[in-house]
This record gives sequence, structure tokens and C-alpha cells, in this order.
Amino acid sequence: MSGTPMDKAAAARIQAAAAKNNQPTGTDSFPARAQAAADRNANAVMSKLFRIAIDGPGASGKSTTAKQLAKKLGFGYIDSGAMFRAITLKCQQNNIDPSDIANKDKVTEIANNAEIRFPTLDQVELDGQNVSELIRTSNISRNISLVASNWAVRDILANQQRKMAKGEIPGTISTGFERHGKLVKGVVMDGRDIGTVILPDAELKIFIEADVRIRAQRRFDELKKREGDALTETVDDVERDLEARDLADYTRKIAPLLKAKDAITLNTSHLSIEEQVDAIEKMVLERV
Ligand SMILES: Nc1ncnc2c1ncn2[C@@H]1O[C@H](COP(=O)(O)OP(=O)(O)O)[C@@H](O)[C@H]1O
Ligand SMILES: Nc1ccn([C@@H]2O[C@H](COP(=O)(O)OP(=O)(O)O)[C@@H](O)[C@H]2O)c(=O)n1
Repeated sequence: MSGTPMDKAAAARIQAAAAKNNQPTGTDSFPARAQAAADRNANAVMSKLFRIAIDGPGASGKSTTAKQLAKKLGFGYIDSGAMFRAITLKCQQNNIDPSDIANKDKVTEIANNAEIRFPTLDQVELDGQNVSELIRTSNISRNISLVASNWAVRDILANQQRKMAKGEIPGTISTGFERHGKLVKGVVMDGRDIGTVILPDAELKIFIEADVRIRAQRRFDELKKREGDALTETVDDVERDLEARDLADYTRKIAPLLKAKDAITLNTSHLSIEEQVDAIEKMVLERV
């Protein structure tokens, strides 16, 4: 439950006073009780997070924008695509073909037991291992649609994503920013169904798109930087893969890629990264 404006003001006053006096922390002293009350109120304030849902097709700029935005605003960041990528990787590591219907239960078990964490904005951990690079290969991208269309996997990940957004799963700490004397905390989550299914009541929804050729060139440049001469694909190959994945995402029966009715479209084809981050930051500031 969120606190009333009076709760928040009182919490801020008590907290400021306790901090100013650098009070000792006895268990039943006034300062301890005041601090506990302030913490409870602060938690109540914190529970009303400003949630930004960013959806859109592959390589349109969602995660780059989401991370920089989260950094600027001091918000938590959840890369939902990385979670589907991690499950796809874990299936591969266990030699489980997600396209084989006979493996349905095994894939569900993998998703159920996978511990996915985001220790930093750029890091993805799967069962305690850093898989940030391993999940970004074209091979994972090509096989992910089979995992993303598995309703049991979606259900398990949706549950985790909602918990992460509420801060109930560690790793998405928000320090927030000050606005009109109040601390605004929040979370940015990007994916395909965030504004429609995962956080349908998000405070701000953005649908990011860009011309497919531009997206392909950007993804190709990214892969080239990471894989160097080992990269065997051309820009055309990357474009074909993106189109195939877009089609699978747009036409999937469960939680397809869809612009929420109240989402704002941002076409990044001719924007710089800085411009797209600034555009969304402006929308946040207009709303808090
Ligand atoms: N406006 C932009 N101009 C140039 N490159 C961009 C822009 N936005 C994103 N990129 C780059 O394009 C690639 C794909 O962006 P990314 O954020 O990973 O997309 P998504 O999360 O939608 O798949 C990344 O290498 C990123 O650095
Ligand atoms: N919320 C989400 C996020 C990703 N996905 C799936 O995971 C794939 C990879 O997502 P991603 O965000 O890492 O992909 P890119 O946009 O970075 O290429 C998508 O193509 C979807 O099939 C999904 O189904 N739902």
C-alpha cells in the first residue's frame, strides 16, 4: 500500500531528523522507534514505484535505452529478454531440444529451477554463473522463439518478472531521484509483453521501433564487435533472422509482441542513443 502525502512528509521529517542527530540505535529508544516508523513509511512510499515498460521488436534499442535510463534515474532494470535467453541456453547446456513436444516437462523444469539474477545493469547470472555474453549469440536468438512460445515457461518467468518489479527478488535495487522534495523510485523493464501482460498498469509505456535494415545493421555491428573475425554472418543474414523472430513474436498466440493501447511509440531509426534516452526521461519527469 502506498503512503498518503502526510505519511510521506512525516516519514521524510522523521528520517531527516534522525539522520541529522545521528541518533544511537537502541531497540526501544525514541530514535529507534522513530527510525522504525520512518522505515515503515519509507517502505510504503517505496512500494509505489514508477514503472516504465518498454516493448518493441528485436534490436530496436530497448535494452540500451532502458539501461541508460535506469542509470540516469537511479531505477532498477529488468531485461526480460535475457531471462528467455537464459532458459534457451540452459536447455542447450542440458541437450534438451525445446521444439520436441516430448521435452515439454523438462523445459518447464529447467525454467522452474533456473535462478536468473541481474547483479549489475550489464550482467546476467544464471545459477550463479555470468552468462551475459553466452546468451547473446545468434544461435540463442535463432532458437529462442520455441522457448518464448512455451506457455509454462512464460508463466514461470512472468511470475518472476512481476516479483522482480516489486523488489521481491533481489538485484533490482532502485536508489531513485529527488523531485519536488520527494524521492522517486522505480524500475525499467523491457521485452515484448511488458506493457500488455506483465505490467499492464505501468506508469509509463513505450513502444520502441526502428526500420528493420537499421536494426539489422546495428545488431550486426554489435555482433562484429563481440565476435570479430569469427563472425560468419552478413548484415543480410542478421536481417533475415530478425524478421523471422519478429514474425514469431508478433504472431505468437500467448503474449505476442503488441503495442499497448496507452503506449507511446518512439521510432529510433534516426535518433542517437542519447536522444532516445532523453526523450523518455522527459516523459518520466512530466509524469512524476
Ligand atoms: N539510436 C541508436 N543509434 C545507433 N545504435 C543504436 C541506437 N540504439 C541502439 N543502438 C545499438 O543497436 C544495438 C541494438 O540495441 P539493443 O538496445 O540491444 O536493442 P533491443 O534491446 O531492442 O534488442 C545495440 O548494439 C545498440 O548499441
Ligand atoms: N518479454 C519478452 C522478452 C523476450 N521475449 C522473447 O525473447 C526473445 C529475445 O528477446 P531480447 O529482448 O533479448 O531480444 P533482442 O530484442 O535484444 O534481440 C524475443 O525475440 C522473444 O521471442 C519474449 O517472448 N517476451
